[in-house]
Amino acid sequence: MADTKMASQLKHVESTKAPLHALASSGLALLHEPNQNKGTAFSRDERQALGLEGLLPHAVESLDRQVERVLSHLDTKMDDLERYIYLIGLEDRNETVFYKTIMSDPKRFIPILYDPTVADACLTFGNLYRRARGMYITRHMKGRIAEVLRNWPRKDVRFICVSTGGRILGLGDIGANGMGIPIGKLQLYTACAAVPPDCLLPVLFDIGTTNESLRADPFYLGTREPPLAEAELDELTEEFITAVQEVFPDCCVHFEDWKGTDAIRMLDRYRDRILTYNDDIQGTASVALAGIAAAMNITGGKLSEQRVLFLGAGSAGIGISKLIAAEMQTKGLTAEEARARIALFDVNGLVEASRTDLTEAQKLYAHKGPPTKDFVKFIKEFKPTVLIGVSTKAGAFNQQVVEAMSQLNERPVIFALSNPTTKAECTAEQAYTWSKGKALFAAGVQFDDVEFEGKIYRPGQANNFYIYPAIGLATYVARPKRLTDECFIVAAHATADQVGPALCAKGMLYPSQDQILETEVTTATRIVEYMFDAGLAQVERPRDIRAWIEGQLYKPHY
Ligand SMILES: NC(=O)C1=CN([C@@H]2O[C@H](COP(=O)(O)OP(=O)(O)OC[C@H]3O[C@@H](n4cnc5c(N)ncnc54)[C@H](O)[C@@H]3O)[C@@H](O)[C@H]2O)C=CC1
Ligand SMILES: CC(=O)C(=O)O
Ligand SMILES: [Mg+2]
Repeated sequence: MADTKMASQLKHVESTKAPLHALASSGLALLHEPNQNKGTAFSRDERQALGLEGLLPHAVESLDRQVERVLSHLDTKMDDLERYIYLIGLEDRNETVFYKTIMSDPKRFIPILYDPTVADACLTFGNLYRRARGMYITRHMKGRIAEVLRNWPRKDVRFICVSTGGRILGLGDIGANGMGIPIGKLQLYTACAAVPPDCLLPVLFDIGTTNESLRADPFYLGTREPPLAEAELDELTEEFITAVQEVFPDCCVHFEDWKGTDAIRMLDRYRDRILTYNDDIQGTASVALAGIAAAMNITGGKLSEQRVLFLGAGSAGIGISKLIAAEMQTKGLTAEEARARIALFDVNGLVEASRTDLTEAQKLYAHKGPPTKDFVKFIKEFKPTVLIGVSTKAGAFNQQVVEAMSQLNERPVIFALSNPTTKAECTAEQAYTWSKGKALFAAGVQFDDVEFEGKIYRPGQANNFYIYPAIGLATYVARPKRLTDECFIVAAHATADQVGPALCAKGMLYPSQDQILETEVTTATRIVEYMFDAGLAQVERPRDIRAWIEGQLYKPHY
């Protein structure tokens, strides 16, 4: 009886709603279309022509005035997570104002939309969820993934950033909460490299999660199942990749934050078959190589003479090792000589030949020496010149580690790449203090400048956002068949070459973030030149590549 009453009430509510087709053609619908909405910037003529009269306050404002209002709203927020929530809401309302705001001050907004604030946004994704963005693919769509992808309203999708949520930053497996990462990564394609936003599609490949507390969380929005077994995951991924090829034939698949072993396996499987890359493997490798190359410009050392020690031997550690070894080979070392200059530790100690738990990718870098878990002792034996943390182990570069590096090297290169801030292997302050100012330091996040004994030290941010937006822009314009490791080596050198003498003199290893668009367009230009030279590009080579790229950049204006 109660059910019947409720049904008749619902029917009444429905019957008072405007029919959907009427809404779709009304001016009000336009105000809810973020990529068409101008809000208070609609002119009087537009308001009349589009049925907007009376739906907006009287004032007609400029885009700049709208941005000023956003900035004043942001000033009232308590913290960066509140600012993140506000900005995502703004993107839902008016994409132009959103990008105009972000691109007006990238140095300020990158840490809010992306690392480290995006980590907090992911951890609370189910709680702060407001509105759908991107697509969710689950095992329940098996056999129908192409049909599901056709629900996306835009046809010319050029980039999908896809994550399983299996390893989000250094936070581990957070399943569907990881959606903040594909969203944030793609926002930076536009914010840092002016790739048009309407060709970008964030995808959460919801395969389940090992995270039992999330599965028990009433606000969790993903499938509440353990992750698919490897064979089933591979099968579902194969269907997804095939469906993407069918529905969005010009699309590049950007893999991001999958569990490390899945990441390496998928890249090996698809890199020669489709247009794809893995940012954690290749983008991270490129940004690390860029930082080392910039450090060599400061020390006068040669990359081929470095010895590189990693803490962490997962997708990032293996990816960086591979690119450094490839670069050393271009300087005359054999593959074996190059790999001998690299050593990795993981959660079980030194990656060495007698271990039975190594993956094929790790075996290539297995050290010849005896097993050990003593990191500091190994530093003294191996004598690394470069130390890279990709372990998710906060504080692992303790005072003993930094001091050991500083005793061995006049300018030890120390990169604490694990994200977010709470996972960094050491802080900038620790690196400079314990090394007595000798360290050439960078981290995955931007640490503040450090004053030590009256001198200011400026830490770098070794984060793949210096690379992947430029790779995206190059791919957007040149439509390459494939993305090769060489593209990422070119990107690394292009980035390092933009750290001029003035920045080197301050010990800086990366270009300034104030000019990130200029930086990434310069990097993209070098990548595109390489794509044409290597026969990867599939469009006609223009006479002036830089001008041609600039002509295709997204500009946030009405
Ligand atoms: N700055 C940047 O641009 C990037 C940073 N990263 C960061 O690197 C970290 C690792 O990422 P992936 O390699 O993709 O993850 P992964 O899960 O593939 O590998 C993690 C590695 O760390 C090792 N490890 C875990 N605990 C350890 C401990 N206590 N001591 C020593 N080793 C330990 C594991 O054995 C494994 O080899 C994450 O925090 C991620 O945020 C990753 C990509 C880009
Ligand atoms: C930056 C990034 O891609 C990561 O930490 O996974
Ligand atoms: Mg990542």
